[in-house]
Amino acid sequence: MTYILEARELRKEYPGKLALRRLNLQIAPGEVFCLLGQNGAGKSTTINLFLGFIAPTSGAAYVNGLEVAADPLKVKAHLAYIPENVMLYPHLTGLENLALFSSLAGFRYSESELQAYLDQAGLPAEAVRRRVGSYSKGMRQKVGIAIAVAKHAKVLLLDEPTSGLDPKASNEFSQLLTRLSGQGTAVLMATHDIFRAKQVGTRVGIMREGELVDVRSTAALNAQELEQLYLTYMHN
Ligand SMILES: Nc1ncnc2c1ncn2[C@@H]1O[C@H](COP(=O)(O)OP(=O)(O)OP(=O)(O)O)[C@@H](O)[C@H]1O
Repeated sequence: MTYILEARELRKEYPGKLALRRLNLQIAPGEVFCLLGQNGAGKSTTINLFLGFIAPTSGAAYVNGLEVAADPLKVKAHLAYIPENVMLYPHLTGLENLALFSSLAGFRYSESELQAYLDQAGLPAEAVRRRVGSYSKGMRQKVGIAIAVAKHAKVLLLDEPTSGLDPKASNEFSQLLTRLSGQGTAVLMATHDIFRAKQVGTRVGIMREGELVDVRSTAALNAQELEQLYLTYMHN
């Protein structure tokens, strides 16, 4: 089995704070792995280690077999990152942002191709040529997805991507993820939304105090059982 994401004995310490104790994790292409856990459990730390935003204290993170800390540029080409607030250039339109980020990743597209990516990501046609500064949060998320698809990212790293989205936007976002995972994209997503985790996740991992304390297949649990499991860990 080839894994697209792998953590081996991954550990991150800050002065006086152990953020991630010892993570071992393998994620295959097409999997949607959701990380659940209270504030400070280590979810963002995990994602940031895969992104190479922070260096591990020990152990290693691998993307497509490449060690993140050793090969950061090659690794970046495989990844797309969507945080809670997607960072775009506010003075450029959605189309211009997509053109810019695609070209930085080495892809040049015609205007109609760019438009098609935005359309597939669900951005309303009226917004395509509007400056991003006037977009809603959900619209920025959609541009983020379009950028991920246009740069042919093998992996999406998502940090609370649906937090603050209305239920419709959140549902559309989930559908996009399901479609992308169906095409083989792997997703690692930190979320507080147990319902969405059950809906889009293939597996969920529960983190507590820097440790992955349980991993379950979502097929084996309904949303209520997942919530119960989560609460059990949080209260013990
Ligand atoms: N730069 C830093 N310096 C010191 N401690 C840090 C730093 N970054 C994170 N931490 C600590 O590491 C722990 C894990 O943080 P992390 O951001 O990974 O949690 P999280 O599970 O993503 O939480 P949330 O749900 O609030 O986003 C926390 O105790 C946090 O305070």
